[in-house]
Amino acid sequence: MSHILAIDQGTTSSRAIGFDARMHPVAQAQEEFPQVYPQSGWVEHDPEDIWASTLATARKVAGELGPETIAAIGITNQRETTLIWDRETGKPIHNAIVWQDRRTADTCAALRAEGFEDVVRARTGLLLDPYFSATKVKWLLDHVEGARAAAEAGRLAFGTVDTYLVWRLTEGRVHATDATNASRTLLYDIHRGEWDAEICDRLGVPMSLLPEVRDCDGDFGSTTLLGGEIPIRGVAGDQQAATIGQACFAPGMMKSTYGTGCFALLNTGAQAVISQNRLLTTIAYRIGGQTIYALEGSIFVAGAVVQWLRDGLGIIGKASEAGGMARKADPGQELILVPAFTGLGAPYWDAEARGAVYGITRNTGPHEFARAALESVGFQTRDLMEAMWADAGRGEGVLRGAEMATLRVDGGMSASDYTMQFVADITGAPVDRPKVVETTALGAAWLAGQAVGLYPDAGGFAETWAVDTRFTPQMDEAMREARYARWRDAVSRTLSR
Ligand SMILES: Nc1ncnc2c1ncn2[C@@H]1O[C@H](COP(=O)(O)OP(=O)(O)O)[C@@H](O)[C@H]1O
Ligand SMILES: O=P(O)(O)OC[C@H](O)CO
Repeated sequence: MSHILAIDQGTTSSRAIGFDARMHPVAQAQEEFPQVYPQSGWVEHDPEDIWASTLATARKVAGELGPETIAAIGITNQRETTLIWDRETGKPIHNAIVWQDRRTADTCAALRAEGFEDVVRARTGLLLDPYFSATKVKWLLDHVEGARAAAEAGRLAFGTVDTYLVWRLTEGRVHATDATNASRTLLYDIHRGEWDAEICDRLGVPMSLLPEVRDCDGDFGSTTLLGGEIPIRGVAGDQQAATIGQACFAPGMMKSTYGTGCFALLNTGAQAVISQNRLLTTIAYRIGGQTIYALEGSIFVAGAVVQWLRDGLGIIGKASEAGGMARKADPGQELILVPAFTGLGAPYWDAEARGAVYGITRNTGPHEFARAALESVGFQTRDLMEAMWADAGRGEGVLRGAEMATLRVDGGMSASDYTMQFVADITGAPVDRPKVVETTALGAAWLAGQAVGLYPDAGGFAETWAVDTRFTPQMDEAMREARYARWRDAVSRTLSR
């Protein structure tokens, strides 16, 4: 029993990674699956694609490790994405509605107009945005024929992707989620640690749909589908798993994951800090019954801006060429790109804004566009950090004296030295890229591994975290503030309201 299997079910692919007894990755498999775009602004996944790609990659890695050597499974997942299925047949009533999907924007606006956002904010720590699960659940119940009646009769089950995978892996025996995934539904009171009856009622969501909420290192049953019988002992949403994998266990520690989007989480300890700057308050993890909270800044476009350089503009052949292009940009030009391709997330939350470029001259070319694209990720990170520092400072002393100056980074785009140096320059904070960049899978593996006694406790795990590259701020203060002011001006001209 010397391995842990981590399942990482992401937005564009499913992955399985096997970790050995020293928490080193030793086997891995990955499968992409199709994105379904039924209408502009709508994004769905076929639940069977999610399941088939997860099972195939998990089986491949289990086969390589030998299923009898796997002590436990940890699951981490794209968050907020919503599924509803029939408890009897196990059949989903519709495709999964993905976190990026904007179809419930009007429902959110209507609830906001009724003044419901204050209730939501106080109890769930979130905002009324289509990003979260609740209005997606409502949409499914309102639009799938017979769904509401079946839900009221107790025949349906709701779950985020973790819950669906646990259900499938345990062949319908366990309907449960963990506290981090629950905290992204907009139906869960993060302070009392229970589903909120009033919010469910207001959105017309029968509580019989909801899974039981367990600790991140709780008992999620076991599976016999990979060979032998393997317990599932770790579950956490992917951004929370990365926070754990980065060993951000102390208040004031912060990580930022640069994938398709960018998600920064700041550990605020046992205190839930309600943001005055439109950040989200969320559960970082709940281990052994103790809840630790985080402030989160979610940006929808980070690595996606590099995909746009490649697929939209065609000025690079692959993502890794973007940094080289940016280095060739004319230092005398200042092009600013606000990548509001699907609106703007934190701290602006403007679903209607669309992208804009400022400062084009006759001499502007591909190099300047590449630099502006990469820099937009740094500017957005600074927006989040400004908001976090302002909020955390009000944290009644929990964060006072905490080390808040370093940013731990991971995700595919953290491979870009150019971008990470700019993040350090424009935020003025050192940026640490660790040796193990598979932090999401590592976080899930650690949860499961420590639950079964194979891995050390949080303190022991934190000691194994090691920096690979540190990016130190090099831009002088006056330049940093002047450039950031120009970004803020560009954003203010891009907002829809
Ligand atoms: N060297 C690089 N420079 C800039 N961007 C990169 C680089 N390598 C990968 N990326 C970007 O990182 C993203 C992929 O990161 P990943 O963590 O796999 O994302 P996700 O989990 O959201 O699918 C892509 O958007 C890609 O454009
Ligand atoms: O699957 P990812 O890595 O794009 O992460 C998605 C986030 O969990 C959405 O909140």
